[in-house]
Amino acid sequence: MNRQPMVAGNWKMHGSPKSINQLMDALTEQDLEALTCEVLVCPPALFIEQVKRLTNDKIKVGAQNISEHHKGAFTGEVAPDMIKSLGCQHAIVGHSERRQLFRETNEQVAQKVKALLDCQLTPILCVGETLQQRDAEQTMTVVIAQLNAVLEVVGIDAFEQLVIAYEPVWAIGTGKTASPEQAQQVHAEVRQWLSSHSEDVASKVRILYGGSVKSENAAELFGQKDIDGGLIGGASLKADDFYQICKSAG
Ligand SMILES: O=C(CO)COP(=O)(O)O
Repeated sequence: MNRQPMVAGNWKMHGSPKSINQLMDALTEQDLEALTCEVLVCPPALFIEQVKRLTNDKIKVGAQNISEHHKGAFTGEVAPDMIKSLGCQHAIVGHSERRQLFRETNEQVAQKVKALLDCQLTPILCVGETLQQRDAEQTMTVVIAQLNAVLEVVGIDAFEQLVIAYEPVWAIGTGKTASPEQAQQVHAEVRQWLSSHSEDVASKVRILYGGSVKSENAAELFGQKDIDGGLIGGASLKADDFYQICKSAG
């Protein structure tokens, strides 16, 4: 099964109208036709519309988070249909920063996945362990619990609509990338888990790696059998770096 690689930029809480204009100008100036991977950028929700206006067909725009609710008295939240109405097809859910800083539980993340699927949107489901959990050899226990919570709510067939992003918490924003072998091992085990439920789904789902991906290490990571691209934080804010990373993915 040939899976089209994907590179997604998670801009996190960065950017201003001016800096976003500059970043999008610099990105759209690159030779995007030379890229064969799917390219996505996820700005802060407030700037989605601006980025949509500045982008072209080659760079899709997604959200960093959405509510598990479709509407109602949820001050400060953004519903899946709202991002869809701006032309987005993707949203990141379960990022470790949401899980750790905003105490999102596996169950809540699963409801967010469901809310996106209800609206025919593609969730980019983040999973990953902390350093403490890795040191205690709990990596797969943690990752599989995160996946199982989603499985219970949406069922295995729905995983075909998902992108999974493995982001070891200890590698996020730290400059400490997982080695290609470390990342590949977890990716292979995630695919094995999918396979134990459906081989067909396992062969189709893209599993991205995230955590200190840079232009210098992207090619080696993306060269691994079960790594289908990346979810990029810091380096996605620099047009040249992000473009080079996209090139490494094909
Ligand atoms: O959290 C990340 C992407 O979602 C990774 O961030 P960095 O690439 O800055 O480590």
